[in-house]
Amino acid sequence: MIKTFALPSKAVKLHCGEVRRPKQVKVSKARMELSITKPDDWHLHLRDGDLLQAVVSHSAQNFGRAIVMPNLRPPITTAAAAMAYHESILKALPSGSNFTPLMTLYLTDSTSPSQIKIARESGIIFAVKLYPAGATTNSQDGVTDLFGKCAPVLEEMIEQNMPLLVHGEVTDPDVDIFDREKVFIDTVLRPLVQRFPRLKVVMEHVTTMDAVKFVKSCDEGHVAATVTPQHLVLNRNSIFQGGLQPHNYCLPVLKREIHRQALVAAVTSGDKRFFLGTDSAPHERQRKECACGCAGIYNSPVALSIYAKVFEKAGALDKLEAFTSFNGPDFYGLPRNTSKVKLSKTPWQVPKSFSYAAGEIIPMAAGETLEWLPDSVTV
Ligand SMILES: NC(=O)N[C@@H](CC(=O)O)C(=O)O
Ligand SMILES: [Zn+2]
Ligand SMILES: [Zn+2]
Repeated sequence: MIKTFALPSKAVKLHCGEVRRPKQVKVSKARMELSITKPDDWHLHLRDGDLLQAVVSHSAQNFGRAIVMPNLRPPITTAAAAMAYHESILKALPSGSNFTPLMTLYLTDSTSPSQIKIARESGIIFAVKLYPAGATTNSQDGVTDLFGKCAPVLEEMIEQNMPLLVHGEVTDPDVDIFDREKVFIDTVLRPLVQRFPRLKVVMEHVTTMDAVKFVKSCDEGHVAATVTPQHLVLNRNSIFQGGLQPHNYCLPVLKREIHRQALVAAVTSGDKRFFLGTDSAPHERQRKECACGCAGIYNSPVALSIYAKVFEKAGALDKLEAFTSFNGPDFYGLPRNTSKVKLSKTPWQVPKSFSYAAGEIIPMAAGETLEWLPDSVTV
């Protein structure tokens, strides 16, 4: 299991889970500090087995709650499976943690409306996830007929006030990979909100100015979006800079700089429809660094530092807390967290990798120096 970060007082060899202040960086005594309501992560992959054990403490350190994605193998398609998965997550948590996993159901063409009722009654399931079949990691059992076979389920979701979380990309191989989000908005999402205006929809991990425009054109209480750290600080050059960079490959794929700028403008504007969702998606190193690498960036250990950097750079640190801690629970109709976290402007070095029982995980910004160290990371 990965240990809590600890900054050693003396320079020591960097081990898994430790964070070291680089020697050359001087920290001023009067360092800047931010105190914000504890954030939640509204889009997270915790996986299962050894990988779950390896990553869950990073989310538990930094976040109060997380919407846990159901794209396991096999996927979490029933309330019973979600309850069992919920149990394994609780078991994997460090002792004393009060991190709360909010479970989701994986929508298929054969999901029945009664599953939605059972899910709501379970008290632990908070959303249903739409993966268009073949769009992303473990989406092969996803939806092929949203407007036909899934319509009764969508009606029941409206009844139960259960949001639909959407991986918003078309899967047509003839559509350019950089256009798949835009085409999805035009051919699926806009028709969806027209036909089901009372359905709550979260467009997950938005990556384009088209998505920003679409979300802003919708009704505030019904359509919202999560935004990842990587889509706020990287553009598509980062996939190819100095050679192929598998650890910058995620879906939806990073886009042009103008799209990144549109996302930064959206989140730092204070618009309530945008909130924190890391899409932290760990894969074992060998599954990223190979001939057919998996999509997904592991960012839980660095997400808060990166979000804070983005808001600071935009001169909008006053809007950070709403994005990280208010807009999400408000949209889901859940109470905001009551505890606080502090972020201090202390340089810290991201570990180059995390070892675990089945291999290694390379985090986003591996080996880089970041600022805005959360107080869950002991200095
Ligand atoms: N984002 C990713 O690139 N990968 C995610 C799936 C997803 O969120 O689409 C994963 O589960 O690995
Ligand atoms: Zn996705
Ligand atoms: Zn995801």
